[in-house]
Amino acid sequence: MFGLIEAKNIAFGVKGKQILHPVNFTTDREEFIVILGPNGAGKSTLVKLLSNGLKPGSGSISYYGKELKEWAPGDLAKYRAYMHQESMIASSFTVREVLEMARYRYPEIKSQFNKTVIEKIANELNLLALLDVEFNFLSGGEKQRVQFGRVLLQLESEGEIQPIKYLFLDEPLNNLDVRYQIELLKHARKFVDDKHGSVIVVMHDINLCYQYADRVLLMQKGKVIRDGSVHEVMIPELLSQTYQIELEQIQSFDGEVFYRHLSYTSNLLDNTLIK
Ligand SMILES: Nc1ncnc2c1ncn2[C@@H]1O[C@H](COP(=O)(O)OP(=O)(O)OP(=O)(O)O)[C@@H](O)[C@H]1O
Repeated sequence: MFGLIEAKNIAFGVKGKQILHPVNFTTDREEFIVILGPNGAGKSTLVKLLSNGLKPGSGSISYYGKELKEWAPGDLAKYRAYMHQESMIASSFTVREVLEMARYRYPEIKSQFNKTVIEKIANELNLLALLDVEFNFLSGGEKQRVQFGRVLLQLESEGEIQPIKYLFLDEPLNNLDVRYQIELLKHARKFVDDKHGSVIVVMHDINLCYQYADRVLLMQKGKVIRDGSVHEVMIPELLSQTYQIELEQIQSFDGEVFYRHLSYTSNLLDNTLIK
């Protein structure tokens, strides 16, 4: 069976600097995938390449067996949405207009279905009171919630049978307070559990990653150094080496697992675990 997203040997460089070394990536089911790794590891670059925000220097990417370059942008927009780190909108649109723009690819833009889904998502993300406010006047966290609503809305469509869709989120927890961090992750988890599709998210919080991920891609220096379940990837020694900080995994009496920092280390750990 072919992967629903299949990336073969994708690599990216700028002016002779290799930013992403060749990566193979396949996903063929609904899964919550976290891309984890230190600053500058290449996480955003990988997400941009996989979501068609950036063209690979070499290698190829296909969705549902069809190469990305063969997709019409309007069609692709219905199957994958990308929430990037920067939250700027050039003109003075209201929140409602920003959300309506997410429905641009659906010809029935002013239809009852569009109105219903906008109200539903705005309600679920606690945005109803902000609908008539200008987007650029919102706080950082409010903007993040609107942007999350925008990508969810981009993928909403009518019909009983839906293909697996892809939600790419680059550091969506930035600026969110703890309540909204959890709410966003629960929403994203529900997107996967309700079989709408897969979430591929860049995030830095290793404890939240452990709680929510089905699969983790651990990156370092432009390479994916481990790809597997949380149990296969989130090994304290491997994380400690990757981040150059000593981390230990604690299991509470009721079985809850979390990571904590022991003490700062730079060259204390050997590198034998990194494959
Ligand atoms: N267009 C570009 N030109 C030059 N260097 C770039 C470009 N894009 C990315 N880089 C560099 O490539 C490296 C990887 O960047 P990337 O944004 O993918 O990292 P990241 O893992 O997402 O980092 P962070 O956790 O800090 O957001 C960084 O050193 C960055 O400066």
